[in-house]
Amino acid sequence: MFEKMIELLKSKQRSLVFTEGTDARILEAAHRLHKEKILQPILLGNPDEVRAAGEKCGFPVDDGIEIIDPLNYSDMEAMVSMMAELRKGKDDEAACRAALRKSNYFGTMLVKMGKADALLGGATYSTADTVRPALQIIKTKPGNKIVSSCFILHRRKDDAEELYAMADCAINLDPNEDQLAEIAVETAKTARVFSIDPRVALLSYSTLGSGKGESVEKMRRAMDKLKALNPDFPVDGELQFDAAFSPEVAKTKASGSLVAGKANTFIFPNIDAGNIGYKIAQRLGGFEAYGPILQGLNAPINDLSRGCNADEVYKMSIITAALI
Ligand SMILES: CC(C)(COP(=O)(O)OP(=O)(O)OC[C@H]1O[C@@H](n2cnc3c(N)ncnc32)[C@H](O)[C@@H]1OP(=O)(O)O)[C@@H](O)C(=O)NCCC(=O)NCCS
Ligand SMILES: CC(=O)OP(=O)(O)O
Repeated sequence: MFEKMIELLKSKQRSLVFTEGTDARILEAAHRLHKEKILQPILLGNPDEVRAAGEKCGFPVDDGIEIIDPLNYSDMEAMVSMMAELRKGKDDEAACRAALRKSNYFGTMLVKMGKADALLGGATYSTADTVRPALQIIKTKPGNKIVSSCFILHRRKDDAEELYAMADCAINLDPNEDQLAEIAVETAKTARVFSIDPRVALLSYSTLGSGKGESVEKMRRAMDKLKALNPDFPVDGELQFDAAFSPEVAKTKASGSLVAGKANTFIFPNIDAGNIGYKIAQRLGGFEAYGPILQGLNAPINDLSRGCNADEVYKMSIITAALI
């Protein structure tokens, strides 16, 4: 799954900023990425502390890996002015200067200034604190109204590979029907990057009218919005997860649906369902979970779960730097 991305990255030698330069999982992933010549890691933090953390966890910071200290950065004045200009009317210069002492804002500005190609954070920062600087500074891509996120779930069973996309499990708390339609379109695009031919289910506790309630209505309205957009992928909803996923259940609950029983791209009604849903697949289902992969953001910046391991950091680094 990662071979093509790795091949591309080896030829590009892109730089990737890690906001948590003293975290053992980050240090292990950075060590591996650098040793395998996949990309150029930039670790943020006090250089002595970053090096000491590297020694302590057994992944010493190699020569050639750049360490940048936000509290001792030669180009800080230019960075402050640029951020103050971008945040005009919202945050003054003093607020920007204070924000840039923190590696989440500092790293985001390194990407904005073109001094780094991409950023990965969230090993210790919460999703909100990782993503907010990007929402404020980087903004949405032209044509997108919101930034959303997607998880790719991957499991090997015997010789077969199972791959699914799930959204939005991390950013938008209670998306409305227009936002759900945008999330579905963006998630179908992300799914294709991972060789998933998207068959999209708009999930609910109801299947095609079997239950009643405001969130059921919302998913039905999202379905209407999506149909009006004439998407280039099959979509159906509202569907319960069993009807969306199981061919047997689909026969009873949604016979005739082009998606029921074979969905591989799942759109949740809200972040509670999405975040809980992907973590159940990960922890009970034995899936590897890559994400949250941000969609609709105007630069390659991604988040990690604080529960991630070093291998997930390594793979999310590859995804982040490859999807430029
Ligand atoms: C993403 C999130 C942090 C934004 O919340 P927030 O910072 O309180 O949001 P605000 O309304 O103050 O907006 C801050 C900025 O982000 C922008 N923004 C907020 N949500 C956005 C979205 N989905 N897409 C694009 N921009 C967005 C706002 O327009 C605003 O920009 P501005 O400062 O230039 O005006 C919030 O939605 C959140 O906490 N999501 C859940 C994160 C989480 O806990 N996930 C579970 C674990 S993965
Ligand atoms: C994506 C996610 O759930 O992040 P965290 O586990 O850090 O809250």
